Amino acid sequence: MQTEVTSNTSELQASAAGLPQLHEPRNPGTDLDLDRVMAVQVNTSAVERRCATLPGRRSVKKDHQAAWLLKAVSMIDLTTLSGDDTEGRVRRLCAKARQPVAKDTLNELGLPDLKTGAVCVYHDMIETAVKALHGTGIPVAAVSTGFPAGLSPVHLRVAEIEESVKAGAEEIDIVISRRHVLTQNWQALYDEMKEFRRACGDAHVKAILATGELGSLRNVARASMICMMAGADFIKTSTGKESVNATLPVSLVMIRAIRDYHEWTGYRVGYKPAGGISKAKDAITYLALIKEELGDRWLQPDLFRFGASSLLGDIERQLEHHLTGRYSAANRHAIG
Ligand SMILES: O=C[C@H](O)COP(=O)(O)O
Repeated sequence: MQTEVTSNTSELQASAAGLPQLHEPRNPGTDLDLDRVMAVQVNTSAVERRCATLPGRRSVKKDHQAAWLLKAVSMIDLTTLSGDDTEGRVRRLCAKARQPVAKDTLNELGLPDLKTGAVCVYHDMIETAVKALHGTGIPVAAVSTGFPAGLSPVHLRVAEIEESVKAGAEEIDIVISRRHVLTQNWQALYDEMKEFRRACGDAHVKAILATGELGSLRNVARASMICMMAGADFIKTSTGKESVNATLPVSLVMIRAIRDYHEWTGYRVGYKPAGGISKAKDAITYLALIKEELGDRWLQPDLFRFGASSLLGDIERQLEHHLTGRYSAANRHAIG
């Protein structure tokens, strides 16, 4: 059965425009509670069943769909993470982050203003991005710690975070050492994450789990819990460079870990699915999952982001289609 996701369109439009600005108290982390970590179990077939029904069960149509898509835009970490990134490409990406949807489209949809959640780049591009976003309030997120493998010497990974913060990054996406999870060395994972959080200072830290390389959903759940105990502000699925990146089952497991952590400590940790999310309809499925599992409070840029390099282009096409009944060519919506 198809169920309409009921949401107040004008409320969603207001929040897509960045209003209200909500700021959560930062998760300070907890001591390492290994009993709690080891108690985490995942029923893989139940997770898969729940996720298989999700895309077909929810349908968001017409104005509601447009409002959800605008909201999704406000929560995109607009990303370029390529070996051939240039200052020019990053400046174009930043221009897109400031004006992600054409002005006339926005006007017709009744939104005065819209911007993306952040721009996400490699360390080398931070300065360029910071300059290009000056005065917009859009934060620069940097992938640090030897992204994407995270296998450079620990002191260099820590130094990279410190350099990224110094260069103006307000958000740092770190990658965890997958081997700590695969060898069940939870103490080492906790210590590493805690050190990364310390090095970030006031910059918010997103812990990339690289879930496609963690071997099992139970490992994903346990690693999520450890990173939150060590003070992660966000947990993020993937670098975008693994062979399997964000999926719905992994997302369900991670957001249930976030829910458990919130019930236990009272702190809300954010969620960022990343890698391979390029279709507007998939974005809506993710938002529906968040709404059902965590509630509306998480549907704000301070608690939810999409890590995506090409999702915005498809959302723009869908919004144009909503207004004109016609699909434009994908090349009209180039990002970088
Ligand atoms: O963190 C963001 C990801 O690297 C973006 O992945 P994507 O290029 O598949 O959208």
